[in-house]
Amino acid sequence: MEQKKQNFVINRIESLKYAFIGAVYLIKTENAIKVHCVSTILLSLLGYFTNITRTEWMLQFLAIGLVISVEALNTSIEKIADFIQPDFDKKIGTIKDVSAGAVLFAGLFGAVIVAFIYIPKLMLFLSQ
Ligand SMILES: Nc1ncnc2c1ncn2[C@@H]1O[C@H](COP(=O)(O)OP(=O)(O)OP(=O)(O)O)[C@@H](O)[C@H]1O
Repeated sequence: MEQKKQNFVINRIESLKYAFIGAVYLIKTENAIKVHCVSTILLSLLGYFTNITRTEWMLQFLAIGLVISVEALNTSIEKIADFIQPDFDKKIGTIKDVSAGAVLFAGLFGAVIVAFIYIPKLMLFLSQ
C-alpha cells in the first residue's frame, strides 16, 4: 500500500515534469504563445499601475490562462493533424479551422473581460 502511494506521488511528479517540458517547448517554438506571454507581461504591468482589484486580477489571470491553454491545445491538434495527414485534406482543414475557432472564442471573451476591467478606468482618466 505504501509502495503504491509512493508510486502515485512519483508518477504525479513525472507527469508534472513532462507537462513542464511541453510548456517550455510551446514557449520556444510557437509564435502565438510568445505573443500571449508578452501580452501577459503587459497586462500584468497595466494591472499593477492602474491598481486593479483582487477580483479584477483573478478575472484577468483566468482570461489569460484560458487563452493560453486553448492556444496550446490548438497547437497540439494541429500537430496531430499534420502527423496523420501531411497532405491537403478537406477534413483536416475543417478540424484545424474548428480548433482555431476555439482560440478565437477564448480570445474574444478574454478581450471582453479585459475591456470590462480597463474601459471604465480609461473613461475616468479621460474625464479628468
Ligand atoms: N493538411 C491540410 N489540409 C487542408 N487544409 C489545411 C491543411 N493544413 C492547413 N490547412 C488550412 O490552413 C489553415 C492554417 O493551418 P496551419 O496548420 O498553418 O495553422 P496556423 O493557424 O497557421 O498555425 P501556426 O501559425 O500555429 O503554425 C487551417 O486552419 C486550414 O484551413
